[in-house]
Amino acid sequence: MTLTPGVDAPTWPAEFAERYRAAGYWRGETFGGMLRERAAAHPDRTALVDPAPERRTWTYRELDERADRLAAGFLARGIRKGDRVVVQLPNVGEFVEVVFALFRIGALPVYALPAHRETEIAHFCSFTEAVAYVVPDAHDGFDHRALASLMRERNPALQHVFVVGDPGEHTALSEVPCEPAGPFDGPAPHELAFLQLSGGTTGLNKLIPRTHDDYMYSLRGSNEICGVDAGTRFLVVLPAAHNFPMSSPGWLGVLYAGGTVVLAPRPDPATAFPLVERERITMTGLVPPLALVWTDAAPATAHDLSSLELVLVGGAKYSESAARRLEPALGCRLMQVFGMAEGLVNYTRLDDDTETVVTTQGRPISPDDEIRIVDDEDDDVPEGEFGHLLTRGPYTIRGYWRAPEHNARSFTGDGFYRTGDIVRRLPGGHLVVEGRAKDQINRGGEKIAPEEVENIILAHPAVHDVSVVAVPDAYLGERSLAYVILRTDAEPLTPVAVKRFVRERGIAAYKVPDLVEFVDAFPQTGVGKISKKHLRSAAEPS
Ligand SMILES: O=C(O)c1cccc(O)c1O
Repeated sequence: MTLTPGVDAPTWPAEFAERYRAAGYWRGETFGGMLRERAAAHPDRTALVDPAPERRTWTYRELDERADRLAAGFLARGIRKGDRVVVQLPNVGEFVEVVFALFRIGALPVYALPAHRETEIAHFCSFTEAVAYVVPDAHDGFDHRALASLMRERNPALQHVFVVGDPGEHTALSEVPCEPAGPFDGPAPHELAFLQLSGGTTGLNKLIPRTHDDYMYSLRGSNEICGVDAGTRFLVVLPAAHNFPMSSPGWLGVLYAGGTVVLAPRPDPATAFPLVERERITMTGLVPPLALVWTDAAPATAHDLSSLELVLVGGAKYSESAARRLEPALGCRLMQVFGMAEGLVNYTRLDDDTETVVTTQGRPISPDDEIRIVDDEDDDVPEGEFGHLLTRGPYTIRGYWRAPEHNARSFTGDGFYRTGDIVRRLPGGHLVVEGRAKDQINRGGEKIAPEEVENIILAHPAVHDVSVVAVPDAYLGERSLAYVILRTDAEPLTPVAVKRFVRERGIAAYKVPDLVEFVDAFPQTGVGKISKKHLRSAAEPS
């Protein structure tokens, strides 16, 4: 199995790769090597804190040794460079240990979210031909071991299930580590480090192949912009597998800088505020709905939040009025971040004035992030006008993993990624996100592909047709609404029955439609396609 990005996915043409190396963006680092160097430079500094249920800490030396021993154990069990391993862990220290062990041998973590269920996990296991699946025993009332057993039955390639906690019929992760036999034959910096998940617009998630070189640059650039250094104490509030808390600047950025990462088991103020106080947290990242909850809860809290210096907010639309309230309520700086797991990340800057921070979504990390804003014909719009955002650069992928047809649609011939976002650019280079052209719902930062949910509802025998659309929501930004046309001969269904049907199919709970409405017909576009835009505007609150 090869790790070379050009084989399973398009990669940067040689002249771009040379340019990015010459400019010092790609420096030939790998994640395995990075942790090794940090452990040598400052072995006794605290790298990681997992505060629950009992506080556990890892120094850089301990994390490095743990990664070595786990890597040796994975190798002893036959996991090899290039193999894919689906990692579905909540915010626990083992998540960080496992991914560094995989980085070290060059096996590729496939980052599943804790909320994913049978539909998503089955896709990740079969599509990536994963050889192993790492799960908690149970989380949020769901037994992951039972799902893992089902995945093993269905996927002959899936040979190992490693469980954090009580393993049941599987292998306890704690049984895996062993003494390394020698140095690891790890990946090269230009090779793939992991597969990240796309938000998706068409059915199942596409997988995003990121290399050590390119992702490391996005960390370094993010650290510089956010002021991350060895003194940073970063609270991981969102699920650690999301690209935002992982890399913008995220727990990987903070480890790169030699700071301390603290994992919050839950994102609510009742959990997070005591952690901010006790762990003297200086920085965190939130999605807009959480930023609202924190902003509302902060003024009345008994906890001392004064260590907080910077809160990043991104992942979905953040209203200007909510943004204005954050700094006074939390007593720290706000930074907006508009990013995507495919690459491009924009930040407002620490020296931007308040107006810029609350009204824009920032500007790109890199001077070599190429931005085009185009009309429907791919022609550049006049400066300052709205259009489709296309981008190309030193940490933006040139194609999804094993998806040539999708790639032909999602990338231009000269390698620009079609983000699907509608933006305009201000004179200083900051972008304002105006909306979205792609068929996707952004439910408080969780991205939903309507087609995936539609396909599930269509499987109901009483359903003739369905269209799932976004509707505005004051708290989440958007919620999902399923318009359902029933068969004329079918017994009437209730909205609750539709939602239960979707849930029972085994899908992440955030994808279950928030609302279900029964209609006789959909609005049509000129070409006879369902007009999503029309359905969306029909659902605007009047
Ligand atoms: O995917 C995202 O929404 C996102 C948001 C902020 C920062 C990122 O890196 C992201 O990937």
